[in-house]
Amino acid sequence: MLYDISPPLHTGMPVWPGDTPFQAYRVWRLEHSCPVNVSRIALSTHAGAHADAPLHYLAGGMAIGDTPLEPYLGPCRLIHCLGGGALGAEELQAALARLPGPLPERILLRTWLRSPTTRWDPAFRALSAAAIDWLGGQGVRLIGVDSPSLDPADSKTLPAHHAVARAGMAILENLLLDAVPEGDYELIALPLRLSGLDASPVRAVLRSFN
Ligand SMILES: Nc1ccccc1C(=O)C[C@H](N)C(=O)O
Ligand SMILES: [Zn+2]
Ligand SMILES: [Zn+2]
Repeated sequence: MLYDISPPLHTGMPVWPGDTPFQAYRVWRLEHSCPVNVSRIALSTHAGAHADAPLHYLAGGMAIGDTPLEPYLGPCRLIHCLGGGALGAEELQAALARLPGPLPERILLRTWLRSPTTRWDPAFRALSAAAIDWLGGQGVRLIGVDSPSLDPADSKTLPAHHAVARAGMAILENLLLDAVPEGDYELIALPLRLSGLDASPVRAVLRSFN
């Protein structure tokens, strides 16, 4: 069974305040003199489900088109962390301990009971740098969240992103996890090979093993 964990991309979808709104234009329209429909899209590199590259938050960091793909493919664990406020290391450890077996290299965190699909909501759960440091120490290579950022919307220092950089982890954000039970899955969420860019939209899915 496959879970699609990518929110739909469409005109009017909520975006980070001040960032590019998603827009689509029909460049060619199928009609008697034209055999095809072709569109042009304008969107932020952080639109919908996306992968952050180190270049997003580190001067001289690696671009998304150059990052290794292994973190984005393979066994992962999804856990629900539906409380409020910043998500710290202790809460994360307790939540992960609910599932048996060794920790996979990819961890997905559901923080919304219902992801906001019609409006921008700045009240999302950020992760503490200590929580990221602990995951890095466990050998985790990818952290994925259903919020728009690992850090608070008004953060200027991005401590969780920088903890990710120290641990050499990959980041997925804006996943749609409303309908997925806690458990172990195979993650498939490849970024586009965008040269020199800071992030890329992904089509993210979870495949259940049973
Ligand atoms: N679009 C933006 C414009 C300005 C500042 C941040 C963003 C972000 O998208 C944040 C991002 N999702 C992040 O946490 O990496
Ligand atoms: Zn991002
Ligand atoms: Zn980010």
